[in-house]
Amino acid sequence: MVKQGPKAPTYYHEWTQIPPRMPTRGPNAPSSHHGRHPQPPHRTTKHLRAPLPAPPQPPTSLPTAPGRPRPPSPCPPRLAEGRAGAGRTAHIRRGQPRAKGWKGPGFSSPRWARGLGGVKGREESSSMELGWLLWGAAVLLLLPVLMELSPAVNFALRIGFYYLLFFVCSALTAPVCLLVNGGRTVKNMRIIKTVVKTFKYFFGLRFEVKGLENFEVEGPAIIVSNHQSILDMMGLMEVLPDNCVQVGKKELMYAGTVGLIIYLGGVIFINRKSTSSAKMVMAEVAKTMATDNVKVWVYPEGTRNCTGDLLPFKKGAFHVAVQAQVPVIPVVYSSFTTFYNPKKNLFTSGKIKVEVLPPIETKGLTSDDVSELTDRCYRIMRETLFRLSGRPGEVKDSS
Ligand SMILES: CCCCCCCCCCCCCC(=O)SCCNC(=O)CCNC(=O)[C@H](O)C(C)(C)COP(=O)(O)OP(=O)(O)OC[C@H]1O[C@@H](n2cnc3c(N)ncnc32)[C@H](O)[C@@H]1OP(=O)(O)O
Ligand SMILES: CCCCCCCC/C=C\CCCCCCCC(=O)OC[C@@H](O)COP(=O)(O)O
Repeated sequence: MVKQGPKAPTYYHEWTQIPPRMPTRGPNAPSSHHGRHPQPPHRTTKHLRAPLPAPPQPPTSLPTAPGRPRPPSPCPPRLAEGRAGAGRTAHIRRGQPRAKGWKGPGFSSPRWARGLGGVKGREESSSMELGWLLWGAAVLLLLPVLMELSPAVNFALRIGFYYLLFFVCSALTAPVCLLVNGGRTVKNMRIIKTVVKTFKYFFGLRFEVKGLENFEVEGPAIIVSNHQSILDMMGLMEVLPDNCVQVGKKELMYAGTVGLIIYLGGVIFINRKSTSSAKMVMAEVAKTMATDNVKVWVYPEGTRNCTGDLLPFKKGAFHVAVQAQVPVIPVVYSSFTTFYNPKKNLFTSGKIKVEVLPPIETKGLTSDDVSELTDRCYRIMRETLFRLSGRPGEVKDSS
């Protein structure tokens, strides 16, 4: 069993570069008096000084009374004519036959539509609706054919749908997180996990997980895993232990609703373009993770890599582990290359093997041991990656 600390951690703004509080007065003030609700980062107050828009002016003439002659229209004749009976149904209101040249999507009303209401305008709009319905149905029927014929269409639609799922689910989940937990806290990761764990069913992905018991270490830990693609978010949530936050690039904060939800989940944002700032954030993490009793998930490759091999590891995660004297738990996902390859427009269903490896202790290690610790972890994970991906012999050849 995981031994919990005195209390679950709540806020992580001190690990990020986000100002923890927003103004408590004025139009930008958060609705909560604690200022807990997330705000778009790096806001300036410039907009507060911007001149106010001019108030709406009262109309300069009275509306035309029925029956009275209309004042001359300021519009050119065509537009004025259009206004008098705007839209495609204008001929109906004017009691004129439909313009001959116009061919809308509904060419004629179906019998059932003609019987309804008995109003010509309604009849016309029903036939338009039917037209759009037919077009929609045709496109829907065509999509599977196109997906079958063109790998590029298949890939674009599936990955587009994946993004859409994230954006929509983030928008729906954010208010739930706010209502349930009140702001940025690692507890929100449970809610996020529950949502993201359902995504695999849309894409026909299966996870075969081993070694979950290795997460059951006492207190905090650093978890390191291989990072192949954005599909990893499903794999991450499949095994994510409680009280665990991830280290992510700060650009993700600006990814719309996804940025909002990962902010609420307590993700630690680092600026990869500034080594010193990233190191400062990581050092802060090392200090607070023990007191807050959180596990921290890091992708030590530092970027996505879908080649079926590992990139050399960055040392940040291992420095943190040594500084905090906490174990490193490696997690390895088998290669996606058999079912996912953006370069080849490949994205089909598939099985992903996941293995949580035994923790590597760091007690007594110093910064001098970081390189060796990094290499050790890299070797173990690479060997596991090849074994899980059905290429056990390759580790010796390419190391
Ligand atoms: C509903 C929808 C929900 C959606 C949910 C989605 C969940 C979202 C999940 C989000 C998932 C998002 C996933 C993502 O976004 S993955 C991308 C972001 N993550 C990372 O980049 C993490 C891995 N990177 C590192 O650890 C790097 O090392 C960092 C970033 C820290 C610096 O990298 P950089 O390339 O700038 O420098 P360097 O690594 O060459 O190091 C330079 C030197 O500094 C030394 N050094 C390094 N660190 C430390 C340290 N702490 N204390 C003391 N020293 C340290 C190091 O040993 C080296 O010295 P030497 O050894 O050469 O002498
Ligand atoms: C207001 C609209 C804003 C639109 C912004 C569009 C950006 C789309 C971003 C995210 C969409 C959902 C993805 C879920 C989270 C994915 C986390 C992830 O895998 O990030 C990649 C990162 O580990 C490494 O990045 P690089 O490989 O170095 O690159």
